[in-house]
Amino acid sequence: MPIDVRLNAIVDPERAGGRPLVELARAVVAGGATLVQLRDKLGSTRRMIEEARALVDLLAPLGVPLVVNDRVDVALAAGAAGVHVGPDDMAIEDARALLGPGAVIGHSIKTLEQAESVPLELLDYAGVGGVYATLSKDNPAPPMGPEGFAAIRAVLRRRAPLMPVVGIAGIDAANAAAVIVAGADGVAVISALSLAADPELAARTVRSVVDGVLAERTE
Ligand SMILES: Cc1ncc(COP(=O)(O)OP(=O)(O)O)c(N)n1
Ligand SMILES: Cc1nc(C(=O)O)sc1CCOP(=O)(O)O
Ligand SMILES: [Mg+2]
Repeated sequence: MPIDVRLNAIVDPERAGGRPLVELARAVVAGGATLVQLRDKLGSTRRMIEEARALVDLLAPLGVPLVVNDRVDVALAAGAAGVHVGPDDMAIEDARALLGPGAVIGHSIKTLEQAESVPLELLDYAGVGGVYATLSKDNPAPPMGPEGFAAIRAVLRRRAPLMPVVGIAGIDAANAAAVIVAGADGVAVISALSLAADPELAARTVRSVVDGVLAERTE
């Protein structure tokens, strides 16, 4: 069964407003997050494993998968469901060989060329972006907008009709609908959830926007 990507909450200590990641994850899952990603670009390996273990302890009983950004070793050490790797990270083939067939592997796709060439048969989902401007990533690519997202989505749908695809970058309750209309199966979000005054309410609001558009989808 395809992984549920309707609301992919990414928790990142640099974009958590000082909140403990476990508390943040608890809140966004209560609000409807279906997949959580741990993204920690600055922490030591040991800190990242501790964060991942604490998140697995929270999320596994709730049936919500945790994927670890970039770090296959951390995912393995912590017993996470899998990883999210981008074009500069470990190759998808290597990650699959290390993690095995049951792991969740997500990959970032930023261009039409990548959409045509990535080994989609080894993936569980793709994150396509940046859709809008973001403050959560260093040196982000220029925003592609919903139109650019739709063009990449079409290639992915032709090559892997059942593989779920999320949009990422600058997505919030006000613009999430346009991303789903453009063909996304869900959205990946950092700041609109983690930096919200009430992350649970923010997650519930984004999730209800996503669900509302998906309910209208006919194919
Ligand atoms: C769901 C999702 N999509 C895309 C990304 C970006 O991954 P990457 O390009 O490797 O950039 P970093 O997150 O590692 O800075 C993602 N993390 N999640
Ligand atoms: C991790 C990441 N990857 C991106 C990409 O464009 O590939 S944008 C991004 C950060 C998204 O955070 P926010 O929801 O706060 O904009
Ligand atoms: Mg990466």
